[in-house]
Amino acid sequence: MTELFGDDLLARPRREVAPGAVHVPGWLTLEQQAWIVERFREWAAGPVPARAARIGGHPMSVRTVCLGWHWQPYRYTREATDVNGARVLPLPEWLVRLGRKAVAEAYDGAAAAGYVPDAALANHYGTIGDGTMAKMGMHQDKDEISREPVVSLSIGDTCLFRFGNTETRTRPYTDVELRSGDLFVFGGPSRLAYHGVPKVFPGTAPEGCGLEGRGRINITLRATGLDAPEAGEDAP
Ligand SMILES: O=C(O)CCC(=O)C(=O)O
Ligand SMILES: [Fe+2]
Repeated sequence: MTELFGDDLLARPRREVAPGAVHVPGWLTLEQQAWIVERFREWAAGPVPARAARIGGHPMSVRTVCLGWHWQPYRYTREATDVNGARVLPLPEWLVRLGRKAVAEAYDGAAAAGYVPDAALANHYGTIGDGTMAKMGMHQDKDEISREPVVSLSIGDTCLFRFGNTETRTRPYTDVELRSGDLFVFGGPSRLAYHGVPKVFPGTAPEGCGLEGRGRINITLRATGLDAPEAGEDAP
């Protein structure tokens, strides 16, 4: 009941975690979250199924499905050459608009006006083989040529999100709890900051978010800075 009226947000004010890195708790409504979870299910069904990307021969514990451009360590391609060779789905217009609204919310309208993300990475953190939850090690998002901000949306179980600095994987960093519906935007001086997800807390998804008992979804929107093909032209 208290969550129904957003009372939890009193204790979780929006916060600039580092210069250019803004956490906006409770940005998506439960209805929006549940709708996005349904879309995620559609994306994960193909043409390129959600898969664990391999880094240095080892599969990541999260499963990822990409839109617009397919990400594989450490590049973007239109076809998922490390999965089944199929072309990824286009980035839907509603996600582009949502990304722009997110940047307006985190920064201002001027920053948002020119923001045109062209790729989304949708990660699912589920239970892995040993019964624990998937996680993600400290890394930089640096396979994009553009340095436009990254927009991150979280749905489902709460996680511990570690947001660090641009120099090292280690301290100083700030630990932030990302809950279902939270927005996190990092750009400007924080665009290349190391970050990761050391822990997901199972069973913490709010009722009605569409993912109860099934882990966590995180969607990041990015501007790759790669060439947009002309309409009808084959992508490189
Ligand atoms: O799951 C998250 O909150 C972060 C995901 C992330 O860092 C990434 O996909 O590069
Ligand atoms: Fe990342």
